[in-house]
Amino acid sequence: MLLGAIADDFTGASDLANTLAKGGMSTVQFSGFGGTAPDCEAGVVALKTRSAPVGDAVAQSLAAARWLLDQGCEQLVFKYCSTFDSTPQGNIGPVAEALLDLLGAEVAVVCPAFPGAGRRLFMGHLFVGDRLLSETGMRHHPLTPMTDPDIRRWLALQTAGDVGSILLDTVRAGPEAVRAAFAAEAAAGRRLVVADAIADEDLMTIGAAVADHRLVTGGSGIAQGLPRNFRARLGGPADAAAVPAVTGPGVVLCGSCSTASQRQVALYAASHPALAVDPAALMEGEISVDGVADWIARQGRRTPIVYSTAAPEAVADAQARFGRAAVAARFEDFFAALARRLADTGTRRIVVGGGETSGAIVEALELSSMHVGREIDPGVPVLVGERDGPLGLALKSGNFGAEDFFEKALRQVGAP
Ligand SMILES: Nc1ncnc2c1ncn2[C@@H]1O[C@H](COP(=O)(O)OP(=O)(O)OP(=O)(O)O)[C@@H](O)[C@H]1O
Ligand SMILES: O=C(O)[C@@H](O)C(=O)CO
Repeated sequence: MLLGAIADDFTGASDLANTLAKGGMSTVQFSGFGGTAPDCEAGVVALKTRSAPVGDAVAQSLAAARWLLDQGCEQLVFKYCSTFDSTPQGNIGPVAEALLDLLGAEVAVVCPAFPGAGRRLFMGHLFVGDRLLSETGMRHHPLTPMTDPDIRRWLALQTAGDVGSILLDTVRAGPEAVRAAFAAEAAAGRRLVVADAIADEDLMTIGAAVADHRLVTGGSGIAQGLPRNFRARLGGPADAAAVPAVTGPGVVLCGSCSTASQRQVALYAASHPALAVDPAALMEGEISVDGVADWIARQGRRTPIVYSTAAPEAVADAQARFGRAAVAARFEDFFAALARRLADTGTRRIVVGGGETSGAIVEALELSSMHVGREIDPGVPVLVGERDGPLGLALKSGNFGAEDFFEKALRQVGAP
């Protein structure tokens, strides 16, 4: 394994794995680590640390980093969200500083930009589409409200050291200029350096400039320029289609309430059997995994969807009534147990909406590693794990995917 990555959530991990696989690296996604990894050129460890207490996030990230180094990795990537989801306490700054210390590294880039998904960094400020980050729905995120679009200022709240900056003019001057700028920031004692990028070509320039850095941090975009640094040692173009073939019944499980998921659920439900899980019914024990599994079995080959996706007012209502953490945990447990039951009774294709929901499901399925296949929509690849034969998954980050994502994902994950 040449390149090792630590992602702070599960859909983020598959977003990054997708970028590395597209760049020609044979890539495996791990949920958990230990022992010797299967043969691959890039390994991505999925953690669930985005909103964990700072100390836990640091400890888990360091443990994952040590394991990746033991597998022979020469460079580590710390992947966080392209909307820089974090609080004034962390977890991006503390994890990045702890990884720098572990690696004995002088400097690392900080770049959440992902132009393909509309996330651009200009003058240290993060935009989503044509809006500053703090003027989007991210301002009201339930766990990590992003109220300041200046990533340098926001990160400085989280770090012990000062934060550096490389602006677009320097990036456009090419890799040599960027290398010199990193060296100048490091010499001034600024170890975390926020770099502007508004287009894929900027990410390629930064990727070339950080070829000899031990640590790289960012959204999945920052990984676009990394595979080519290893080109001479790669085994040839990885054939993403070479993941094991998957055949069998499918299901869509959506626990994401994002705007994109709402549209995707509505479109899919218009032409497939659909079951909305009501929070009150779930909390009061009127809905059971057995009951829903029976309902799914009765749909035959019509590939149903089960979802908790609801409008913001309905989510707020359920949270006020039962408590935010309690509802979230109950839904995650429900989807996890349902996925496990379905996989045990023949389902082979599972398409999931939502990062937390995906984490709960993959853990319940005990898939310690998954091969990364072709991209379904930007940032979402086909994944194939092993559980009594090949089991195909797609883990969709809340805001990712075209409106017809679920239908398309089921088709690409495998055959009925
Ligand atoms: N109807 C609902 N009411 C309250 N909470 C819900 C409801 N449906 C789902 N949830 C909870 O909301 C959370 C949704 O998070 P999840 O990460 O799965 O989706 P997301 O935030 O849209 O995706 P991402 O993290 O990839 O952006 C989960 O913890 C889920 O259990
Ligand atoms: O970077 C992103 O936007 C995604 O990979 C993600 O992390 C969403 O949870």
